[in-house]
Formats: sequence, structure tokens, C-alpha cells
Amino acid sequence: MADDASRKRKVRGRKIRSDRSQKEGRRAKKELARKASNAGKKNGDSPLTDPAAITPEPFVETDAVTALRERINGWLKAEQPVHLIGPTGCGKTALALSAAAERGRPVVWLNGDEAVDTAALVGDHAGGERYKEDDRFVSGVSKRTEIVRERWVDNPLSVAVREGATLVYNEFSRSDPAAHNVLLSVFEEGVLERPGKRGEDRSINVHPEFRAILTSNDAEYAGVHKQQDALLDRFVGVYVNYYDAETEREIVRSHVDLPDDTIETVVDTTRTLRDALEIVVGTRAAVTAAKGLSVFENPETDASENGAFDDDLLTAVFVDVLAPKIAGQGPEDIAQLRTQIADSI
Ligand SMILES: Nc1ncnc2c1ncn2[C@@H]1O[C@H](COP(=O)(O)OP(=O)(O)OP(=O)(O)O)[C@@H](O)[C@H]1O
Repeated sequence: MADDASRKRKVRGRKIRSDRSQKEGRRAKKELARKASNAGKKNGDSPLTDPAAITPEPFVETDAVTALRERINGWLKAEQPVHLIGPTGCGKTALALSAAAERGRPVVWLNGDEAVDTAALVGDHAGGERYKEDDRFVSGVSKRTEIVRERWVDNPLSVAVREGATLVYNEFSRSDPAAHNVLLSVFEEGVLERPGKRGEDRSINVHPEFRAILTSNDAEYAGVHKQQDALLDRFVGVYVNYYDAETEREIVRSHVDLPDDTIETVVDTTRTLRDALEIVVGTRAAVTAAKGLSVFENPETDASENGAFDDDLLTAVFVDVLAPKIAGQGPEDIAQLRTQIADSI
């Protein structure tokens, strides 16, 4: 075990407090501007979103990020739906949204889960509209007829294919594979059938600009619902792994105001734990730990004032960040996690 002096981590670099308040001020303004522009552009209950409004904020572009985004956009140009597969918290959603924003087409966002069925994708009857008609055509005879007109409401997939939007379907493999039967003809024949809809407009011709980006967690993709092969055959799969250390540092730096040394320590620790533990330790864990460190200053060595924090604080923060992921959460499980983390640090 290291002695006290070596356990203190010296953190050089800029002071954080003044920078932080300035940056928070800028962020708050940007957020307000974003909300304002969304409000202006929102179209009733439409699932269509302006692409500028979905650009992830902050979004860091290193060579690794740009290369992936260009691959995604390249495949979309080649008219291929793209399936992003990778571990939890590695950056799939941020990539998907940035690639979708880059296309400049409206974006439709969908979240996969057990409850998603064909109607949730395509649309449904939203009750009937009743009205009465009085027929007094023949004098002295009055005929009253009640008419029920069905009201059909399109759901996100129908809106996306009709408007030529970019569909971002997050955690696609969580939905029941049967719900995705309608996607086959969308990708194969360029036609969306709306089962349940009556009349001539039962099917919609897919707009030439319609594109789809799907994301799946690799563990769930293998384990939760096996999607049908015929559908998977029509996607290209881009595997997204954890980024290189420099990119992870840039990502963490974009989310918190901490000195470079602290960010380096957080990312190094994240990467060590990623190899050492059986649970998934994604980039999100690094961001969350850094947020924790920027708040929980060591009582003896205030990180912002004296530029130091120790291994105990680092361990405590990572235990809190990773505790929700361990199977049992009794005192023994947490104690074991704490020991593993302390040993790795
Ligand atoms: N290029 C980037 N720039 C800034 N932050 C990023 C970037 N990529 C990822 N992040 C951040 O990393 C974290 C994880 O990213 P994201 O949510 O996109 O991962 P994911 O793979 O979709 O996760 P999950 O599988 O849990 O849905 C988020 O906090 C996100 O803001």
C-alpha cells in the first residue's frame, strides 16, 4: 500500500472555480437558445425534430469520432440503414444523433422497448369521431343517422418514411422482433404497409431521403430478442468500441471543468477498471466520476484550492458510480467492489 504522501494526487493546472461559473453561464445560455429554437420549430405533436436541435451538446470530435461519423454518413449516402452496435456507454447515441444532425434532414427519434409493437411504430386508430346527420329531404319524414368516422394517427415510422426524415431508433433490439416485420418492405421495396389502416392509402411510398440509424447494446443484441435474419441482412453494422484514451479525455473534459491531471486520472482509472472488472465500465462512468470529483472535494485536500485529492476519494466516487451495475447490492457485494476498485487504483 502506498504511503500517505504518494497517495495524494497532485493536480496541477488552472483553477477551476472562475472558469466553471463562466462556462456554466455559457452552457445555460446555449440551453436556453436551444429550447427557444425547439419551441419555435415544434410542429404540434409531430415526432419530427429539427436536426439542429438534436446535435449532442457537448460533442467532441477527435479523429476517432470523425472517422466513425463519416462511416455512418457514408453508408447512409449509399442508402443503407446503419446499425451501431457496441457496449453500454461507449458513445453510440451521441454518434447516431450527430450523424443524423449532419444530414440536415428532420429527425425522428424512437426508443426500443418491450411495449413497442407494430401500431406503436406505424400508427393506430385513435377512437372514432361521432356525429349525427339529420335527413329531412322528404317533408314530414325525419331520419337521423349516427355516423362514426375513424380517426387514424400516424406514429413515428410512418411520419419518418413519408417526410424523408432520419430515423434514430435507439436500443432497437429491446423491441419485439415481430414489431419489425413492417421494416422489411420499407428497406426492400420502399413501401410501408400500415396494417389496420383501411382505404387506398394503406401503404406509403418511402421518401427517397428516408434513412435509418439503429443502435444496440452488444450484450442485449446477442441476448434479449433475436431479430429476424431477413431484417438484419438489410443493415450494415458499424461496431463502436470504447474510444482511445485521448478521445475519452476530450469527452470527459467537455463535460466538466477539472484540471487536466484530474481528467487523466479519471480516464486512466476508468480504463483500468474496464479491464479489471467484469461489469461494463463505459465512457459514461468516466464522465459521471469526473462530475463527482468536481463536487466531492476531499475535506483535507480541497481539489479546487490545493490541487489534490487522494485515492480514498477516487475509490469512493467510483464505487458509487459502479455500484448500480453489480448483481447483488448487499453490504458484502459493495465491500467486494470497493476492494476491487481500491486494488486497481
Ligand atoms: N463525442 C462525444 N462528445 C461528448 N460526449 C460524448 C461523446 N460521445 C459520448 N459522449 C458522452 O459519453 C456518455 C455515453 O455516451 P452515449 O450515451 O452516446 O453512449 P451509448 O453507447 O449510447 O450508451 P447506452 O448503450 O447506455 O445507450 C454520455 O455522457 C455522452 O454525453
